[in-house]
Parts: sequence; C-alpha cells; structure tokens
Amino acid sequence: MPKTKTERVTISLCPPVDLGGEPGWIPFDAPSLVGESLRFVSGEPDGNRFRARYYRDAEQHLHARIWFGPETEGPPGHAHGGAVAAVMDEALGLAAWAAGYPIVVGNLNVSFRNMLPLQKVVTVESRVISAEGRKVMVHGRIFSGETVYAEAECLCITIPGK
Ligand SMILES: CCCCCCCCCCCCCC(=O)SCCNC(=O)CCNC(=O)[C@H](O)C(C)(C)COP(=O)(O)OP(=O)(O)OC[C@H]1O[C@@H](n2cnc3c(N)ncnc32)[C@H](O)[C@@H]1OP(=O)(O)O
Repeated sequence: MPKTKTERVTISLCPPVDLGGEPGWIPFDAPSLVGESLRFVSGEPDGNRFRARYYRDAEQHLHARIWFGPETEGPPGHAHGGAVAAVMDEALGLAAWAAGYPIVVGNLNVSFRNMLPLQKVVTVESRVISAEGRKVMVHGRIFSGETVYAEAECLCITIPGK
C-alpha cells in the first residue's frame, strides 16, 4: 500500500498594514448591519487576501480602505480583475445597505483604469446616485492619490420583505 505523505505548509502572513481613515471618518460596523455576508472580502482582516475597513463620512457616504494582498494576484504583481470587481460588489452593495436599502446587486459594470499593485492600501469611495422603485444606483471608484484604478456603476435591486 502506498504511504501517505503529510506535507507541512507554512503560510507566512504579511505584516500589518495601516487601514486608518481620513480625519472625520467614523468607523462603520458592517457585520452588525449585514451579518457575515461580507466574509468573501472582509472575512480575514489579518490574512493575505484582502484586508478591509469601512467608514462613513459626515455626509454618511461609505468609504473603505482596502489592501489587496498577494492572494489577489492576477497579472504579475497586480490585482486580479475579479478581485477588484469583488471589492466593488461588496463596497457598493454595502453602501446601498448602509443608506437603508436592503438589496442584492443586479448589475455591476466595472472599468479597470490602471493596474493595481499588490500590497497597496487603496481607498474605495461610493455614492448612492438614485433610488427609483426597487432600483438603487450606486457609483464608486478605487483610487490612491491621483491614480484611479477602477470605476464602477452598480445597479442594486431591493429585496421584498427585507
Ligand atoms: C437575502 C439576504 C441578503 C443579505 C445580503 C447582505 C448584503 C451585504 C452587502 C452586499 C454585498 C454583496 C452584494 C452581492 O454580491 S449580491 C450577490 C450577487 N447578486 C445576485 O446574486 C443577484 C441575483 N439576481 C437576483 O436575485 C434577481 O435577478 C434580482 C433580485 C436582482 C431581480 O429579480 P426580481 O425577480 O426580484 O426582480 P425583477 O427581475 O422583476 O427586476 C426588478 C427591476 O429591476 C430590473 N433589473 C433586475 N436585474 C437587472 C439587471 N441585471 N440589469 C438591469 N435591470 C435589472 C428589472 O428590469 C426590473 O425593472 P422594471 O421592469 O421594474 O423597471
């Protein structure tokens, strides 16, 4: 009978990163609003995939500081487009929830403007643009300094009974 070999895999965690907000931003407790629905992006705050922290500004707009770790790699040294889209899906959907709309995302249109380097802290900003009937439109962008990495338009649809 073939012997089974046990392999020891060592996972080394990247060092802590500063996800602090801007002056005037208030930390936003997303799990208390939507439970564990955000685990895909926000579930491992010290891991090597994403690290995320949410805030609201004085006008109640939702912002996020996001770190794209080595496990989000797509093009060498840069974030995978799906990783960028996942962040947009979570952050813009959450922006609608935070504005009082219980929704799921019906359509997400992401424009990738620049390659996003790994292990960089970037900011997501969001705006609820309109709410008509069950349709809530949220726009957002991921940027750092003058560089915009992605922009997105997110059509959210309210869920009856929520
Ligand atoms: C459940 C609890 C969840 C808790 C979640 C915590 C969230 C955490 C934060 C969030 C983070 C994570 C976020 C996520 O990852 S959410 C996960 C990803 N999203 C999904 O899985 C959603 C899957 N889709 C659906 O469930 C249904 O299709 C929905 C509910 C969206 C609509 O099906 P429903 O049968 O209910 O409604 P309807 O078909 O009569 O449409 C109604 C109106 O909307 C218009 N329309 C619909 N779709 C589209 C489209 N694609 N483009 C353009 N328009 C569209 C439609 O024309 C109509 O308009 P009108 O004819 O009236 O003018």
